This record gives sequence, structure tokens and C-alpha cells, in this order.
Amino acid sequence: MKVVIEQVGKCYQGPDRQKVTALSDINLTIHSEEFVVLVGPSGCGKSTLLNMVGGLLSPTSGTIYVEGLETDRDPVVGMVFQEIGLFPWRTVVQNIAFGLEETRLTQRQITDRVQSYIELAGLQGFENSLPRQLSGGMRQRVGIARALAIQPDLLLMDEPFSALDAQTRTLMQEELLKLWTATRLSTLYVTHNIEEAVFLADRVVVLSRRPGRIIDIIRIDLPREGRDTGECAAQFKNYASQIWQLIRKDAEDALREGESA
Ligand SMILES: Nc1ncnc2c1ncn2[C@@H]1O[C@H](COP(=O)(O)OP(=O)(O)OP(=O)(O)O)[C@@H](O)[C@H]1O
Repeated sequence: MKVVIEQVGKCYQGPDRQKVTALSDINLTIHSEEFVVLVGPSGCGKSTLLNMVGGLLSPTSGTIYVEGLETDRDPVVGMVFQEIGLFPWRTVVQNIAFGLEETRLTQRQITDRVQSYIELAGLQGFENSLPRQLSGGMRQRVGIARALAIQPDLLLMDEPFSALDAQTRTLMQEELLKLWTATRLSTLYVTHNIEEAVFLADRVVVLSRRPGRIIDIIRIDLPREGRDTGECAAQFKNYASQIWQLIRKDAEDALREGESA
């Protein structure tokens, strides 16, 4: 499935009723089976763009088209956030089943579907655990399994690993790529972390500070296997520093603005 974002802008009403332009003139296509990562300084509108693509917010201007669905149905969107939003009183199985309960699937089909995503996400043995009995990384795997179990057309992820420690984060990035390779879903992923962006993306979209505009789109021309090691390591670093140069000044300005606020 393909998403075409055409001339999209978004304004909010600020605290003293003044207009806050969060995003302006966004033109971007997320192709079928493509993994696109958004980076940019704090407050540049990354989450706003993701939420508009997911239909949680409407653009103030411009249009977002979804193409390639067999019928006129609405796209099914899987979303994963930093705050995983698992139900604390539901077990792993019950959390993953949540999005399937209101569908036409039979109980047997739901059970089979949930089991297959438990296996895909490496959660065997934890089926009946409650979220508080799991580590942060495992909770996030449940969140991802839940988003994938609805078999979405599009996967949207907003800083899913930013609350995790560095080692767990690295492992989760690798796990996510395995899951993504198995599903090849068109994906839009937001992160602050430039290395994470280069590690995961087919293309990295760099946004300027508010109002967020696209400064550049960088295609990561590296194999997915061993992208940051061996022969690829130098080129990986080059991509990361190229992206950092693009956002450095804006990030510094955003930081200064935050400090003086
Ligand atoms: N509901 C809202 N009402 C008013 N302003 C908002 C609202 N939501 C977001 N904003 C403003 O819009 C801008 C973009 O916010 P957004 O959360 O999309 O940025 P972001 O790039 O995801 O930020 P961060 O990297 O810090 O998570 C920010 O200046 C924010 O303060």
C-alpha cells in the first residue's frame, strides 16, 4: 500500500489562542513495502505528521491519499507508541487479541492468529503473563505484536524504543527488522535517534524546526544485514553525520529556545 502526502500543513491553536504552524508544505510518498523514518529537532512536527497519516488528526491544508487497497475500504493502520498502552489487567494473549475482538474472526481464528504473532515476536512462554511481569523490551514486543496481529496495511511507529536502555534498544531494532522483513509493511517511523534512523530506513526524511518542512530525503543505500558493521561501517557513519549536519543548527536553536522559555 502506498501513502501520498501532498502539500500538507497543520496549524494548532496555541495557549493564548495564537496560531501555531506545526508543519508546512509536506510532500512525501511512502511506497509499498518501504520503511521511511522521520527525524528532526524536538517539536518539528514528527508526531503530528504520523498522527495525520494514521487518521488521528486532520491536516489543516493539503491531502493524504492512500492508494493500492483492493476496494474502497479504509486502510487498516497498526500504531505503536513510546507509551505502549497495554492493558495492565490483560495477559499477553489478551492484549494481542484486543484489536481482533470486534472483527468477524471466530474465537478459534483469533487464538491461532494471536499464537502466530506470539511466535513471531518471540513471546512463547509468556502468553499468560501480565504486562507488569515483563521487561520493558518484552512489553514493547507485545505492543508490536498487537499492532501486527490486525494485519495492517500500514505500520506507524512513534519513538517506540526511546524509553528502553541502550542495549535493549539495539536488540529491539534488530528484532523489529526481522518482523518487518517477514511482513514488508509500508512503515512510517519517528525517532530522535539518527543512528536508529540510518539502521532501519530505506529513506530518512529530515525535517526542519517548526514549522516543520522537509529539508532533505536521504536514501540509505546499504544492505539491511550488517548495515552498521564491517565494510558498511564507514558508510553508515557518513550517513549519520550527513543527517546530523542537516539538523544540527535547528536542534541547537530549538534547545536554546526551550532553555529561554
Ligand atoms: N494539540 C496541540 N495544540 C497546540 N500545539 C500543539 C499540539 N500538539 C502539538 N503542538 C505543537 O506542534 C509542534 C509539533 O509537535 P509534535 O509533537 O508533532 O512535534 P515532534 O517533532 O513530534 O516533537 P518531539 O520530537 O519533541 O516529540 C510543537 O511545537 C507542539 O508544541
